[in-house]
Amino acid sequence: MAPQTSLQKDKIRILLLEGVHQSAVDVLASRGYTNVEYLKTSLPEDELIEKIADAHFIGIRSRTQLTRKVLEQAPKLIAIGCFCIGTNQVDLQAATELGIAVFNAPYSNTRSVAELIIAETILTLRGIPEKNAVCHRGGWLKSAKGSFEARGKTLGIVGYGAIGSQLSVMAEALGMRVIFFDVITKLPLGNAMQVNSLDELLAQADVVTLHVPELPSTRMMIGAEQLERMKPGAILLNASRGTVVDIDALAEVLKSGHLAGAAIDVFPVEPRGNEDEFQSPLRGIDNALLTPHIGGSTMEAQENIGIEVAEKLAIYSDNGTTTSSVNFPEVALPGHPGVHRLLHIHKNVPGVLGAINQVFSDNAINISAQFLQTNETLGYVVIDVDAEYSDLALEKIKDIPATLRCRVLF
Ligand SMILES: NC(=O)C1=CN([C@@H]2O[C@H](COP(=O)(O)OP(=O)(O)OC[C@H]3O[C@@H](n4cnc5c(N)ncnc54)[C@H](O)[C@@H]3O)[C@@H](O)[C@H]2O)C=CC1
Ligand SMILES: O=C(O)C(=O)COP(=O)(O)O
Repeated sequence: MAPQTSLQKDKIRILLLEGVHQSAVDVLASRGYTNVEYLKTSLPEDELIEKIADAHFIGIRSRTQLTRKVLEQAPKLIAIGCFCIGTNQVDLQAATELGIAVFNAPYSNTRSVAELIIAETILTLRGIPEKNAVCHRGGWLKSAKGSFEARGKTLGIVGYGAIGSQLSVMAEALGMRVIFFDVITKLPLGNAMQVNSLDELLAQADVVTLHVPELPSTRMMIGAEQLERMKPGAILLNASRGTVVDIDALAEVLKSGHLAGAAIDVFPVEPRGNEDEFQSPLRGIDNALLTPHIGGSTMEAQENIGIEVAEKLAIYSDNGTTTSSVNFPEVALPGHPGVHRLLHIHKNVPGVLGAINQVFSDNAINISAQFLQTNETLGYVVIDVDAEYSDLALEKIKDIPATLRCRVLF
């Protein structure tokens, strides 16, 4: 039988949005979490606020916006699972200040994105998007003009992280020369070379591909000016975030012929689900290969992500472990057979641990184990105590100033 927690598992409400893989539901069920509401799309803010009000856990992908306003109306929310890499759709500062842990799957879909970019590099260098569109209209564009091999061309990777660096190795296997720009000095893989500025990369690359997270510093990183700096006839690929590229300026340089092509997977505004219309200034431009944010959407990646993130949520719920959390101090906890476990999340200000320990000393409560970890904003204390004292201890430590959230696990 699944271990019992302070809250009966069937009372723990889990809201899964955006059609996360069935593997997530299966993992949760195997750990006793069956109170799951499963929706295929993201929700508009008002419906999200209504549904999140009594959720203990929420699982989302890249589309659901968990803003401060939404999170402030989720009094029971213990943790957020981003069943993807990006966490820009969550107001992480608000989640942290509210004591809500955030988890993601930082590596599961990186290979899928890298493979798509390799395919798009070859297809766009050959002018396939346009030739395909013309064939569909009954035309026949048999010509070698503007059609090139990938071999010997320069691939410029912006953001040399988990995706960018994998892509680098794959592109070299195709015979490409690889340069990259990153804000951090990175060990180049193979023969790749780091350049010192984005402008340097734009001036050299035949194909520019973006793999940065959405940050204030990456918003509109590729605007009209940067597009102009790209080589005439170059190609732009974006499978990072829609806000990184000025999409209207991109439409202009594709129409003017300054760029030979583009492959775009992410957009400033994306439909909430497959029933909604996709609107974009790139629609109807034949040399733009458009995909509906599917860089990470392969069966392999989605199944693995479902398992990985669901396990992180279940483990946090069952025993308090926060390993690889995006915003919480990381604590890997042992089991707690025979004792009750108190989880105390507080603002990281001086004196909280002292105040907690005072409660135990004043009330003569024996501590069997204690774990503490902090980050800049949060402190996370885990205390194992004899079962008979956990109610009293919980009551007392809840009242300590700077407390954000507190719960007990049986
Ligand atoms: N289209 C899709 O379905 C998918 C999109 N993504 C997007 O791809 C992004 C990148 O993913 P990973 O490679 O796993 O992330 P990562 O965090 O491993 O790598 C990001 C790299 O970008 C660098 N960087 C940050 N700011 C920069 C700047 N201003 N200029 C240059 N470099 C900068 C970082 O130093 C880091 O090396 C994710 O954040 C996500 O938004 C991820 C998976 C699927
Ligand atoms: O992993 C990411 O960051 C992605 O962009 C994938 O998003 P998705 O789960 O396909 O909505």
